[in-house]
Amino acid sequence: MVVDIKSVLIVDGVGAKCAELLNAYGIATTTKAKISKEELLMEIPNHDALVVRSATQVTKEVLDAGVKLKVVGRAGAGVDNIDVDSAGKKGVGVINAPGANALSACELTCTLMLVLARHVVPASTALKAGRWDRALYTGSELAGKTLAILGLGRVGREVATRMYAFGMNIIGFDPFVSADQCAQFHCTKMELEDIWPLADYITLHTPLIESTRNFINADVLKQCKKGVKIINVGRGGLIQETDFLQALKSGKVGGAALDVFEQEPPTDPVTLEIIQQPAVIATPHLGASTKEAQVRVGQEIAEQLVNLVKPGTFPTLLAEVTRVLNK
Ligand SMILES: O=C(O)[C@H](O)COP(=O)(O)O
Repeated sequence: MVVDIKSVLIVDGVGAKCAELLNAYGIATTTKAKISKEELLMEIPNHDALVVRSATQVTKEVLDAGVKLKVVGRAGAGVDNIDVDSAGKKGVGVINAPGANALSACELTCTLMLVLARHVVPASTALKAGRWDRALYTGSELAGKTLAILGLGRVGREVATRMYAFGMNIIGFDPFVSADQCAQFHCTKMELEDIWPLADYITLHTPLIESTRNFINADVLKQCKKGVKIINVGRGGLIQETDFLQALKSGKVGGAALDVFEQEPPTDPVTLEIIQQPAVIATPHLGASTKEAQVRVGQEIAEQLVNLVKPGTFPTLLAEVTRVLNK
């Protein structure tokens, strides 16, 4: 099937590689690093395709305004900012680049775990403020601790391999991954109820769908070890924030590193209070924000769009992505 794509709107700071590649194949592009909802509604009728990261909400209203729109490309993995159902009903295709930023998301997850274990952020902040306090920032080793990985897709597996090298016991859950597959990346598959009491660290890598919304809630937290540490580089909605704030205040959760939030940028008072907790490290959705990942996601989405216009132009796309990730 050939799709007629003459003009692509690229937003959210997608890397220049995307436009360069499309232009090289005769497809015109308009790039707007930041776009308001109003501007998007004005601009979208002029384009056959839209390329976004996670910031732009591709709602039914946007899809309805896109009278020529044929494809929405997500230069990244999660498509929860796109109304996929409405797109389907309108015959607008949704494509993404799920593997292209996995390594970067994995590396940020591992970084946050280490930084959390050794109180790097508060210790550095204190020293910059003139306080030399070694005893206050005594950390704990990761070796010998149990890491629970929830969601064993591309990112979760990469995290397992790396944290195993740090000497952690890796346990995990994913309904779509077998125990034998888990063993290949040093992970023992367990049922969720068996995971909660064992985990010293929990890291979240499931997509945000109805069944995973509020995955970490009061009932789950009750079953966890006191002082459990939680890392979320997945999606904000995976954590029930009111329950989580309570658990942070009571010490049930001993530390958290959060890169994603229910609403971004966060304005909800509960989210803002979570961010301000002393035991919390927070970053502004930086999982995929590396030079390398942004080149890859932009390129992969552009290649997929070119393939829709000229089928077979990039026949080795998946092989290429796999090669890059395994390098
Ligand atoms: O879903 C993703 O791919 C990541 O959360 C990255 O999102 P971003 O492209 O907005 O950085």
